[in-house]
Amino acid sequence: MSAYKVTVLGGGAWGTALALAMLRAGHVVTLWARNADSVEAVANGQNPRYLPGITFETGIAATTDLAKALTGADCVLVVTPAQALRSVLGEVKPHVASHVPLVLCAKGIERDTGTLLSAIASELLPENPVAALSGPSFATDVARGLPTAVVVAAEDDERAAALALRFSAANLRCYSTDDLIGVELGGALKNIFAIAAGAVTGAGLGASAQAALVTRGFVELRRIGAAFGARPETLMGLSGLGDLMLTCSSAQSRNFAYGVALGKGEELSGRPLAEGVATAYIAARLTRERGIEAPIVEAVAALLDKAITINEAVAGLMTRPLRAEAD
Ligand SMILES: NC(=O)C1=CN([C@@H]2O[C@H](COP(=O)(O)OP(=O)(O)OC[C@H]3O[C@@H](n4cnc5c(N)ncnc54)[C@H](O)[C@@H]3O)[C@@H](O)[C@H]2O)C=CC1
Ligand SMILES: O=C(CO)COP(=O)(O)O
Repeated sequence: MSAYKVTVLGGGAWGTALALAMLRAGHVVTLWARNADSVEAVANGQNPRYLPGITFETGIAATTDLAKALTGADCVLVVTPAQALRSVLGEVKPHVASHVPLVLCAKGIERDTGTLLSAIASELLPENPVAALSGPSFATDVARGLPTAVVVAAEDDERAAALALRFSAANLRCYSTDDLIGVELGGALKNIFAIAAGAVTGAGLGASAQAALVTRGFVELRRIGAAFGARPETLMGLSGLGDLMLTCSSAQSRNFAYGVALGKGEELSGRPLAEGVATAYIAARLTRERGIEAPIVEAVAALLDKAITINEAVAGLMTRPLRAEAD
């Protein structure tokens, strides 16, 4: 069998970690990054800007030349931030063959339009099969070769299963599903609740508040997911509950850390990427437009907008009309 060629787009933390995971799964891996320093560093077994302190094996062919990176690719993992997806795919389009699957690995929703990432890919490259990879997986853990499990989603379940088989390795267990929307929504929305959980910690509201917030956040995640056609079992799985648990409980999460700074009233500009900021804004708009009850999403969006204080957010959530838990 000829070698399977995987091209990874994005030289940040997750792009580098996934390139390593693909290398460890036995594939021929090319990583494209726009930054020449990152390319040189990755080729030498480091990415000090995005994965500081981690040294890894060499073997990834890294380049700043997008056309070269995409030549002969059997599969493309797109690992740039969600808000950059449209422009990155626009650049990719002339260089990628139409049968090549695009595996979307970012977690977000387009801020200006509310479009899911898979819909952006289908709009720009309608011939290419689209998949998503998501689940509880800090880049640093995966780069270090620590074990985790994720899910690969595609509308065609055989394609999802085939990709999951390709991507799995000793320390990366890939499940599969045909619920692409469910996987995308879980991954995007959990970041909003991670910001909320971080804010609760930052404001010193206690472990009980934290658990209550995350639980009610999960109710919201399922409510929003259901309205968009996600299957409940997907939201209960790795890309929903699994990733929610991870990012709402660890300071390693950039979204959680952003929330901590928010809760402490610290300066927020110049922090590492926190996808939940853009997602909170658009999710609040979408839920409002569709009449979906999402008070935590609303509160996070208002906090980020500086329209309310953390105390007002808490008071707003605590004084909502009482109701049955299952409603
Ligand atoms: N870091 C992590 O643990 C995980 C991250 N993700 C998701 O992966 C996505 C990427 O995150 P990270 O790699 O962690 O972010 P990062 O901030 O570490 O790296 C982002 C990379 O994308 C590049 N980039 C930004 N805009 C670009 C553009 N327009 N064109 C080309 N390259 C561009 C940057 O130069 C950088 O190399 C996010 O959606 C994130 O939610 C998913 C799972 C784990
Ligand atoms: O999605 C992640 C882990 O699964 C990474 O979360 P952060 O982007 O909050 O660091």
